[in-house]
Amino acid sequence: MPVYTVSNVQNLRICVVMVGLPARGKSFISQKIVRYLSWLSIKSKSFNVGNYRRQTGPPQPNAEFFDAKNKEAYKIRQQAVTKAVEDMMNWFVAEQGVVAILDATNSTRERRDWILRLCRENGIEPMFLESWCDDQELVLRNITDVKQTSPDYVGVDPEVAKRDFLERIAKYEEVYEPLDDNIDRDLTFVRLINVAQQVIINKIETYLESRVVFYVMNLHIKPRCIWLSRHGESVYNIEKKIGGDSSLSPRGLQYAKKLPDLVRQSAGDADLTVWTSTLIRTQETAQFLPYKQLQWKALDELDAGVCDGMTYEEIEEKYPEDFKARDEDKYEYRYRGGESYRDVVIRLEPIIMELERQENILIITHQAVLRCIYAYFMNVPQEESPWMSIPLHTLIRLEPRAYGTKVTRIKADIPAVSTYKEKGTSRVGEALTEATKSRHVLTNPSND
Ligand SMILES: Nc1ncnc2c1ncn2[C@@H]1O[C@H](COP(=O)(O)OP(=O)(O)OP(=O)(O)O)[C@@H](O)[C@H]1O
Repeated sequence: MPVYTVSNVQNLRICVVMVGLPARGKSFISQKIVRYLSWLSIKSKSFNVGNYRRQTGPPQPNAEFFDAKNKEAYKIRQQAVTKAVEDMMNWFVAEQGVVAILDATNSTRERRDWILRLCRENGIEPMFLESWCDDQELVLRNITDVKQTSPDYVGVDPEVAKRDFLERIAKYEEVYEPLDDNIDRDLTFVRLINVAQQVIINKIETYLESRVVFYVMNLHIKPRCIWLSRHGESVYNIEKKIGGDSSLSPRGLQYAKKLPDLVRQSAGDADLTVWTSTLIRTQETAQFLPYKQLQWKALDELDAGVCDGMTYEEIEEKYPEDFKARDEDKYEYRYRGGESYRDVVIRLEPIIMELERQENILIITHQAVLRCIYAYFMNVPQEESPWMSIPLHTLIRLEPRAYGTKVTRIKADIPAVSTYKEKGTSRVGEALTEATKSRHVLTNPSND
């Protein structure tokens, strides 16, 4: 049985139908929604019609291909969307999907009516999400950012690609019918105008739809970075105890003193805001940073309940069944009187929402919390995220990009104990076996 963190009592299935001219951020928004909902354990998937079209159509079509009067090409494009919709409908059934995103221009009312009909026939709630943008500079930036390097233009001179893409947009403009407050008043829709300068919402009826709306309203596309760090080594870390509210060890304090330099090296003169938990070790780590600081209860470490203050060896001895159960399903296991990783994700949701709204933030928090935040940005699956190794005395820089996040790790070069516990043992330490190495080391294809 799938478990939902957001109420899905009515067994809702939603199809978010993207609407918008090319280079309006539809794929960007689709991928972000999928990442956000998946992080919340809501089964979601995006179906990009462009990818389907590339499978059957010409590999590098020019703008003429997107002319609505081009009958031959129209047939290929229609086949692509039909196949995407067919796969989407099958996915709802086979995978018990909850939110599918049909990522295409869906630029005419005729096309949207067709999707609407199919959704209704299949008991799926359609929700239209239009990204409308008349900021030509932004559109040009988007083209440079992602379109010139799209598979449609491999090996094509960037200037030629840009001109062709502008022509492609013009072809779509000839037939484009934006959502209309009056004509479409019976539909469930959201219109994002010039990113989220203005947001129009219409007939949002379910809780899940309203969550999606709230999320997309908070997105921005200004360049920014997020820095993550665990607190410096603490007294409890040295004693191999979990939880508690201990102070930093002498080496942890050394890290705190070095942190302002590390941050400056990475952030330059950018004005950051530092977020810490309410626990002593994160505040001591942040004490020398010359930036505004905010404490969040939500950033406190995973609550180990009755095991708080114990070593893993003690837990294994005193609560052997719990110890085993946690190893078997670390994401779902909830400490007696404490929390599971799933619980932490739920309480971190406002943090993620605020992170989406903000620009440059440095978060100093704890191992489990950091794993959950990292998992959101890096799309790490739930079965892997609790096993990621996030060493002490390391600053992580995340740079959100159009379709992913770039990670850079900056080591402070100050020794610290390892608090990593491998599956099946109560010992802590980074003695990784080959079998588990790839699973839990913080990795990412775009790592520096
Ligand atoms: N709401 C928005 N309005 C305009 N641009 C946006 C918006 N959201 C994201 N972007 C920008 O759009 C770019 C990504 O474009 P994307 O590929 O998602 O466009 P698209 O609408 O899916 O285009 P296409 O129809 O060609 O597939 C990124 O550079 C991103 O910063």
